[in-house]
Amino acid sequence: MSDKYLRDIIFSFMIAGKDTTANTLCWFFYMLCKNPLIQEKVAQEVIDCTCSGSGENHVNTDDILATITDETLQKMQYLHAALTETLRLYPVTPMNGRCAMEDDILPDGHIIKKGEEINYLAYAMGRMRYIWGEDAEIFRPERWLKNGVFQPESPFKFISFHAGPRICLGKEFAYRQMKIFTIALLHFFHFKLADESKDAIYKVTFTLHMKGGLHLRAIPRTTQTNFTT
Ligand code: HEM
Repeated sequence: MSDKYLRDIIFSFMIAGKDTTANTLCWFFYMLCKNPLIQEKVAQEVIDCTCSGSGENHVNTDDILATITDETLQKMQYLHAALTETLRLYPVTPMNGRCAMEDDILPDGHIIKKGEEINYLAYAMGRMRYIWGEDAEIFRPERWLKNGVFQPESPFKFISFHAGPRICLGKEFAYRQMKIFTIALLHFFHFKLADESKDAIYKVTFTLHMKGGLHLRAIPRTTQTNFTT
């Protein structure tokens, strides 16, 4: 392997991995602020799954981060569901496409000619009642759980990481990164929107950005706050 090849691989991982996870986390924290009870359920799981759940009094980030192991991350089924539910409603690649290299016929009988482009809208697919049922537009992590265990869907239905041979190579890594980030923050803080009267709107670039960014208030968990209002 040449140095140039190695450089290009690392560069493509940085491009593919940075804005994707950053934008997803942005929408995730927005969803948690819009759904405070869900935020508390995620936070409770964080507390239960890290050492802090055993009653030990961990006070600094290093202590908490030291408790994050593969086993801990694996236990966090509700967090996994909540991140997946965010990606269903806010797929970071909202629109994607392919060009036919040769004449083809799709499984539904649709004829495609060589050179024709096909696009799919992950953003629209994630909100279709036809695919997700009547509550398609509602943020409900529970839809991914059975008896508390995460139930994956076909990638052709949950298309946010693409599907088939070119499915995202960094999917597991992305969940891992996002879980660690969430644990580090939700263990110490409760979050509220800086302006609760405003709804976020998206700005489509190559990825699904939140227009104007996400402005939050971080409230230390030691402060007495009514988190459910
Ligand atoms: C929430 C996070 C992420 C989402 C939603 C996501 C989504 C996607 C999607 C939709 C594609 C297909 C693009 C296409 O072919 O048109 C893709 C490809 C890819 N992703 Fe991700 N991605 C995420 C995070 C990451 C991370 C963290 C990495 C690596 C560190 C990564 C590495 C890649 C690579 C290398 C490809 C190209 C795979 C190929 O063409 O064979 N992704 N990703």
